[in-house]
Amino acid sequence: MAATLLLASATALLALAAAWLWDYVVVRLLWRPRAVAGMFRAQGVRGPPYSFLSGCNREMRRMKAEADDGLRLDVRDHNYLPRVMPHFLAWKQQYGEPFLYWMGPRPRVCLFDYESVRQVLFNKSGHFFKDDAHPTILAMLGKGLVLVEGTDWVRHRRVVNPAFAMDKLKMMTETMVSCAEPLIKRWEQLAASRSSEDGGRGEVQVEFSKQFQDLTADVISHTGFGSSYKEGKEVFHTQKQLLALAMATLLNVQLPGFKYLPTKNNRLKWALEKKMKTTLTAIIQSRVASNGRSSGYGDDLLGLMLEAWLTAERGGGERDESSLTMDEIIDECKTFFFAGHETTSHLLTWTMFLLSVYPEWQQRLRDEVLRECGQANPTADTLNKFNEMTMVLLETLRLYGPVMLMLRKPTSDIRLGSLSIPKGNGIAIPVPFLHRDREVWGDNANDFDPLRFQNGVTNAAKTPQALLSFSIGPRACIGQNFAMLEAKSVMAMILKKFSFTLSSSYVHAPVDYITLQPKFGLPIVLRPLPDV
Ligand code: HEM
Repeated sequence: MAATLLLASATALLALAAAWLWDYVVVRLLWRPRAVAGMFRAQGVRGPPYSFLSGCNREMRRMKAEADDGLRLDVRDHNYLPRVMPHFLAWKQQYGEPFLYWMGPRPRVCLFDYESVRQVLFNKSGHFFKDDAHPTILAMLGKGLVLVEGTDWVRHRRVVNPAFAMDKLKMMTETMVSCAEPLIKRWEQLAASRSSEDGGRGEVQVEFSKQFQDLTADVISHTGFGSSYKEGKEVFHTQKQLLALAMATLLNVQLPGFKYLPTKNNRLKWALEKKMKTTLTAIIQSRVASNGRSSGYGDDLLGLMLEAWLTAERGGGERDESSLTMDEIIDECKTFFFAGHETTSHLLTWTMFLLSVYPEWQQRLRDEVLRECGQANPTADTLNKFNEMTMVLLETLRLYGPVMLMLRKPTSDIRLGSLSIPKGNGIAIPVPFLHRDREVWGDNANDFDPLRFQNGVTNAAKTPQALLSFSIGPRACIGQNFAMLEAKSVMAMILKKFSFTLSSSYVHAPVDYITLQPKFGLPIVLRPLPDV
């Protein structure tokens, strides 16, 4: 009897395994790619061939490695597409636009026209979800606002939105400035000690990419986690390790179930994830314990989320269904920590780069800062008056925006213009290509010209809202005002005190490390300015 049962179970298991193998190997890896490619070819959309399991990943890796090895750009050359996205450039030239490519076995249509992109990003009826995140990215970001969908997204966004109201952000300006102050002081001291050696010039070389990463982590630790900022910084270090792991494994083929195997990388990922969860849980619990009896949980991001989370419990009733769970709060903390410092630090880095290359703009901005603030620190009100600074930051975002690719996946069969895209087929929006579209941005699309923004973002190009750096539509960046305030505060503090140029050791080699970064950092020579 037992033997019969065993045999029946084994047969059932084998049948299940065979069905799974058939579906995965034959249908998903062999038949479906052919069918999808054929369906797109019939619509005139072509693309690089699909290789079994790996799709175009190997080809992408090869082209990126070759471009990364060989190409160094002139500092005034802002067309880094041959370096950073050589695969898209080659496929666009060979197959036209849009084209179809394969991320492993998953098909993606790469869109280059604003009309279709606007249709995707402005869609409010839930027809487009974000594409599935790589498991390590998911571990790093958590399933917070960036990655949640549908009614979950509505619930998260409702709870988080109030934290980004302009009056709350204005209060954070002081914190942003006070985080930058010690850095400025340190450079001033260094300059003073150097000036006896270099004939009074006091020149100091600083690697800004790293400095800005530390600074923006400091700012988000203070503005996001208030008094728990030290523990918040631990999250920063853990996320950095997860980011490095994600970069190393991003183009690896993801076999189903692979993420559950105890491989070396998976074990590292689990350990880092656990560490981050432990740190964040401790921060949250200590905040609840210390503030629970007083009137609120603090004006920082965490405090505002805790307020929403605990509303129902304070009333002693059932948990409000529109609030978040403990795990969701932890994921939101991860999201804000990463989204809040990584991107803004690159915005600062590239702004510093461009102002070093264009000294006339550096001086214009310095004049503006001194006109509005004198020697005083910037405030929310003075930042609001920095028109030229806003133009420079927007132009920096257009040319060197940190987010290069936005991914979507239709939840039902859809039409974009004359193109039919089936449910589940990926859509890729390569932002730097769109930002260099001459039809939209004019013949000088590759040039640094902040004046294109002098009449505001809406009127900067032939297509309204053509700047996609913070995205557009309902899923646009919730932190864009935060990022702009932070960038303005920090740049104002630097411009007031120093003039700067690129160090002779700088090599212009932008690189795609999920966000756009200078491959060899940004060494800058600072010269202290006399107080006026
Ligand atoms: C220069 C700085 C920044 C840039 C360029 C940037 C860019 C973006 C982009 C392009 C998106 C849309 C991604 C997509 O739809 O695929 C996005 C979403 C988001 N960003 Fe930012 N971001 C910046 C700063 C920040 C900051 C400072 C925070 C928070 C403190 C933040 C939090 C978020 C969140 C939570 C979302 C998801 C919004 C949603 O889906 O509802 N970002 N960001």
